Amino acid sequence: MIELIAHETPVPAQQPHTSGVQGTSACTPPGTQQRTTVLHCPPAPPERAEVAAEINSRIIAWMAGLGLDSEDNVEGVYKHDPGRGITLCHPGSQDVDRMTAAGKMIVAETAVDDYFCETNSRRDTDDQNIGPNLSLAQSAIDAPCLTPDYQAVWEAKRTGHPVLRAQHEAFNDLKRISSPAQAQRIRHDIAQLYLGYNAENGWRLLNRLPPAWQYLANRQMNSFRPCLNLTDVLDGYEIPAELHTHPLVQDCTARASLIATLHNDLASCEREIREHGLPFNLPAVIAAEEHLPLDEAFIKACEVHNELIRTFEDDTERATAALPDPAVARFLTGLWAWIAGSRHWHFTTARHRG
Ligand SMILES: CC(C)=CCC/C(C)=C(\C)COP(=O)(O)OP(=O)(O)O
Ligand SMILES: [Mg+2]
Repeated sequence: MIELIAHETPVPAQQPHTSGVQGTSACTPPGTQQRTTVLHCPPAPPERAEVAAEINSRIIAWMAGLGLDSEDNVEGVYKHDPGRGITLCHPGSQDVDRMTAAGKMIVAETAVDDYFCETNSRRDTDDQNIGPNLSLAQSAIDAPCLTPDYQAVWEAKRTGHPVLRAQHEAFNDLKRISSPAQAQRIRHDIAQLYLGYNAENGWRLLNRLPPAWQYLANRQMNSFRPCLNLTDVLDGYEIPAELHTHPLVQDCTARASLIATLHNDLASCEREIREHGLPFNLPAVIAAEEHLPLDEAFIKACEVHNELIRTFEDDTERATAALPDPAVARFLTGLWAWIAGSRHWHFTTARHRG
């Protein structure tokens, strides 16, 4: 039985701008006592600072070879700290090579989001190429089989863009440390991730947030599932494909992926409301749908997380009772570890503070 503890979590408040500027900013007025709420989650895992630093160092050296080592990008990696995230989410893995491969995947998937999807300095706001670019990004990990002439054109396109090269090389690293079945899982999860990116872009083009049910269904695809599904790869074993694809294990993987990704929604909420015109996170979606102030919506989003994690407890107990193979219990324990690491990583990473 996994121990869930009550983690006190600061609640962001939305305040009218001072100096008469219209609109609101997600900030708690200085000097006021910030409200807190509770996130039910397993305890924080141990820190492994030296291993995390080595993973980050290897990732940044790899980025230099791709031409992705601009000062802005390197600073972004240190703020995001994928090395620390991997060590926290895979507490049982001792293999720095395997953990670095997983860290490269996180950096590559985040680069696809940052360069092809997010509204930021890297992308023109009127860029309508998200769909075609995501299709290319998927082909970088799931190569087409064309005629020799067209294959050569595709190769040149793939090798000519640093983000496509990053995703291709990170996935090649992953294939080196995993079985074809484990690699195919991640191809599927990343294709779903890109569906999620595309849906978010569709709402952005309509300039409206979806209802909470639809946001959550999409966030389950636009999620850390490609990372949670690496728990056996990083621990050096393989849950047999027929057990991994069993509906009870698939349900556990889907719910755990959503829970872990809601940690991002909650931790990045205030920054996204400040930085993005239309913030895509669960508190903002609930605030819009239920016409609530941000703090009340944030508390409701935490209640959604807590309900999901209680259900996940039942999911994992049901799956281990029905599927007594020790590999199933080991894999589900890995999903719990990812949830524990994700909460701690997200609420202590510099990426979401300030
Ligand atoms: C690394 C990976 C597989 C991420 C998948 C899901 C995803 C794109 C995120 C969790 C990032 O969410 P978001 O778009 O809110 O970005 P921030 O990290 O909050 O800036
Ligand atoms: Mg976010």
